[in-house]
Amino acid sequence: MIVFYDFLLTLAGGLLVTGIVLVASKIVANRLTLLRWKRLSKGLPIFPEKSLLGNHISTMGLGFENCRKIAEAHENLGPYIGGMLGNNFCMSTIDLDLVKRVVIDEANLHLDRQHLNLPVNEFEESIMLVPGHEWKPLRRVYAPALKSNKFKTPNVIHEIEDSITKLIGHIERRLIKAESDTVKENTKFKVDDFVHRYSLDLVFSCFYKQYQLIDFDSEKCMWTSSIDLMLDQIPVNPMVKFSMIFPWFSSVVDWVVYHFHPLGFSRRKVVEFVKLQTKLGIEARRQPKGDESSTLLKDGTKYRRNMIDHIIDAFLDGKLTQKEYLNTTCFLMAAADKTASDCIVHTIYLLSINQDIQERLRESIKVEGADSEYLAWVLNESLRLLPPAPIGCSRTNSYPIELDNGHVVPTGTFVVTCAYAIHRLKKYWGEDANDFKPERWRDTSHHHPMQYIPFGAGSRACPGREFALFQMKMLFAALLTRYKFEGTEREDAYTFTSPALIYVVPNSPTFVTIKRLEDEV
Ligand code: HEM
Repeated sequence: MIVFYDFLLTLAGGLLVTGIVLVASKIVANRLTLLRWKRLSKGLPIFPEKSLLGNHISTMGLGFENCRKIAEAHENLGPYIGGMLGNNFCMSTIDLDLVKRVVIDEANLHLDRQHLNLPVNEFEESIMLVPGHEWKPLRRVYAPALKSNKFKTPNVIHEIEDSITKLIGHIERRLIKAESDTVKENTKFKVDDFVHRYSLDLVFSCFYKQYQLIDFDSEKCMWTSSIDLMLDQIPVNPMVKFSMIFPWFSSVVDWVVYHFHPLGFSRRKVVEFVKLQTKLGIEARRQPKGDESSTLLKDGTKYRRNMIDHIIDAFLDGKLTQKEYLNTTCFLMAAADKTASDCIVHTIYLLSINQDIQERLRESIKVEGADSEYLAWVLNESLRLLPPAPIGCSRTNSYPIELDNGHVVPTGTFVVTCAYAIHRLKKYWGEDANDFKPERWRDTSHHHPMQYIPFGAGSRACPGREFALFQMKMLFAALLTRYKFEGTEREDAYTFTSPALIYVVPNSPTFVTIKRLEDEV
């Protein structure tokens, strides 16, 4: 017994000492990195926010109000602010000429996003995170598969219409139920929830050929709530924080979380699903092709050829390794689902508190349909104020960049461009930069090429942009000719939180009242 207690005491002591050594070494490493940064950058300012472990961007990245903090820090400290992300140099900048140089003019030299540190192993070898030279072959496969000539086909349009029809069916059933209820509140919809179901339903059909997984009417949808749980947890989960602060352990922590933590449980479900679907997709593609638009499978069901088939073809032709294919296909779920879903939620919210704009949009859609120019302006404006992937367009520079003022951006700095901050710069957008004003898109001839970057820019810009806009336009054209959205303004109308700098999301669920237009007359 005594031996056992001795063992426990030794173990506890060992763990305590290891903990102290880790924390101490982290503090020392941080200080040293910052000293190096100051020396190499020749005195560029540093983020003011400090905490015991790590400082500045690395800790800011784990909080909630990050984008706003970055915007405020630039107002006080100027266009370049240094800091750290994990153990790496990091710099946030709103100097658009510098951003253009890194992202467009010298794109081939500064391709990497490795320091993004997304705490999910599955993304490691995906198109998002592979290092520069390994990225090109992946891009050559994925970007053409997402081009408009691949998705403006009857099959893909059919998938989009299907998801819209399911969503409208859900709204109708809710409205019919509300008519028989005495409680008026029932026409209030939790927009985040049903929009996410729509978005995932569309991703499932377009990328995984699954048509019946999302139940729009159930109290809780396992798929959307698993993804929401994962994202909600990232900024608060101690394991995730630990692996971001101590990136050396991130693989081990990630493995432990994946296998033993409830957070990992939801992730595992998603990953296993993707693995299975990609396998099934490949098997289906190996069947005789038949005509290009659809093939009859062994079980008699129709195999609708859509965007993912071009990617499967490339895999079967040996242009992608199994891991690249699997991880990128996993990443597509994150890239295509939550981004578009957030943009739709933001836009419905903005329309619900701006009735005049909503009415003008409806009139324009009645005449021009989904091709309405005003609809394009509304979406641009929503993506400007609330960019769903606020620091997506960030790169690691591969050699020191000298700035005009004598400062230097040292090699290996993760140059963060916070779209949220850039999209609100009064210098470019005017005094009303924080207002929702679709008309500002009437004339863009004076725009700086980098002042609007919700989909990033340059050779690594989002390849899903056209598809995302296309499906969102179809959705809004269908919704606005049927329904009216009414909402109340949040305290700080256009400022949402940005958990871990990954997404810009509402502070609390978005509730909007939906009314049928025909009932309004
Ligand atoms: C509103 C919706 C979307 C937004 C706001 C968005 C935003 C972004 C941003 C900011 C980037 C980084 C670009 C850069 O570094 O310059 C990115 C990359 C990417 N996005 Fe999107 N995206 C959206 C929808 C989609 C969709 C629908 C897909 C797929 C169908 C997709 C696939 C990708 C991929 C594969 C990359 C990595 C590209 C590369 O590294 O070569 N995205 N996205």
